[in-house]
Amino acid sequence: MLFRNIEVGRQAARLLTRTSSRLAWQSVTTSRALSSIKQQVRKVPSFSFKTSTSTRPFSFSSPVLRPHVASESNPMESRLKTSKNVAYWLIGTSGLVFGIVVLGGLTRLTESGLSITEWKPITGTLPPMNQKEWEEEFIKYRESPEFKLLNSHIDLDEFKFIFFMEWIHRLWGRAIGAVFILPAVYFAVSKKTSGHVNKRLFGLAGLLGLQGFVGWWMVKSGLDQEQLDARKSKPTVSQYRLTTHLGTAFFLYMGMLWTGLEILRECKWVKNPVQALSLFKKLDSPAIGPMRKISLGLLAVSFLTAMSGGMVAGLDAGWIYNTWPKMGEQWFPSSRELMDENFSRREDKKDLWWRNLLENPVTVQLVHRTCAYVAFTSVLAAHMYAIKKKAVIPKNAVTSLHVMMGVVTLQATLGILTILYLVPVSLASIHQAGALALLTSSLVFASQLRKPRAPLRNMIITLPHSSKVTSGKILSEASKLASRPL
Ligand code: HEM
Repeated sequence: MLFRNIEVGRQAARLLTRTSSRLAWQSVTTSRALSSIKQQVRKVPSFSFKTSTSTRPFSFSSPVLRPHVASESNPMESRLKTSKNVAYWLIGTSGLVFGIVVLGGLTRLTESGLSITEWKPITGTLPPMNQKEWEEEFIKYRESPEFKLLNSHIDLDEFKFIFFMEWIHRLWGRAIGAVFILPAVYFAVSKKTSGHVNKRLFGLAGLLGLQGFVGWWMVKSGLDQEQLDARKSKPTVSQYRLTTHLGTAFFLYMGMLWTGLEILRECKWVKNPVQALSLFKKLDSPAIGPMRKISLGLLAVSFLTAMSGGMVAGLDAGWIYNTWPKMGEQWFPSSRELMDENFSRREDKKDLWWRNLLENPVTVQLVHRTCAYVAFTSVLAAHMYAIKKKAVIPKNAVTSLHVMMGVVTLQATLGILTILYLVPVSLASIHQAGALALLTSSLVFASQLRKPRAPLRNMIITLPHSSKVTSGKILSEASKLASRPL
């Protein structure tokens, strides 16, 4: 490395000497420039060669003094680095997933989700186009348990509203499929993505396909009379399937956002390796270890709280106990109510606990309240801890935690208002969006504390980025000298 630095200096010195002699300004300028070079060369950090990339021999034909173009300058870098456009596209697509989750909530809250009784991935793209087709669609709906038991009063115009809600939801899902798959193929084929990102895109594509299936699997649970009888339920979808659908959507959202943020971070590091190395030093410090674990814990708690909220929504458990902080007259419902034997399906009652925890609306609401209190307290504690440890945590991560504190407070307040006002569509829908906002802030916070991937770190350390910055400065100094009037 020392040799490399000396060579960089020598090469730059030669260049400067040539420039300055051409300008007939040798004595003063050269000594000034050379002292600047000496300073610059001293500034180049001396790294040890740890990886296979380090064996790349350094030569004068190396791109050290050339402007930095990833693909041209270094094949290793182009293999590891992904284009920034991929990050923007992934973050934009995660925004579409955010939108469809909110729309899905609205579809459920307006009780529109069971209006389309078939799943036709291709032909279902178009809605009924004329009166005859609308009549046919309405006949199919009239056969469904939801119409027979709950909606027998609705006419064709009312049917059109619930149909459109569900149709837009499904169309949006198809649009996300197209907006994701087509560019993913383009980016992968045109080598704008690293192998690491390609694997992620492949996984996300699988998750997207799975999301479609889970959506239909969920809808089917509300259309099939046998399943409704087995659950002793009115015509609504199973809370398990609704929560699975919500969970896979959240995973998809988090996967896209996480990958997009990771690419942006890595692009920033490649562009400014000196800054990256000082950040790596901070991230490597053992003092930040506990905060990193806490950030993952907060992500898990936010996700679990959201899933328990999905169970509340699936069972319409927000309608029971519309008081806060107490549940009715008491702080907790009675144990008889919480562990109701009617929910057990086995003679030996061995399923009493888990059935009540997942199927009894009273218990499910208490579970969600408890998860929310745990989430709020954990964020508060982490926030206080971060303020104490401010010096060792990157500045942007501290800002994210401030944001997270604000979001969790807002989200808990929205949940309480949803309960107090008997689950109005507007509040319940904003509460659902708030869950995604909380997840976003915890994900951003956790991603900011992640250590860099080993291959990327090694590339940044071992390839001539640092000297590139130095030599870039030398070059700019040389060109400044050259442009000075005699
Ligand atoms: C940190 C906190 C919280 C998170 C992350 C969260 C998350 C969620 C989520 C994801 C849903 C499902 C929405 C849907 O699928 O439509 C939900 C529903 C619900 N949450 Fe929360 N929640 C939180 C706090 C609270 C609190 C403190 C309460 C009340 C004390 C509450 C009451 C409700 C109710 C009543 C529903 C059902 C609304 C519906 O039927 O659409 N939540 N929550």
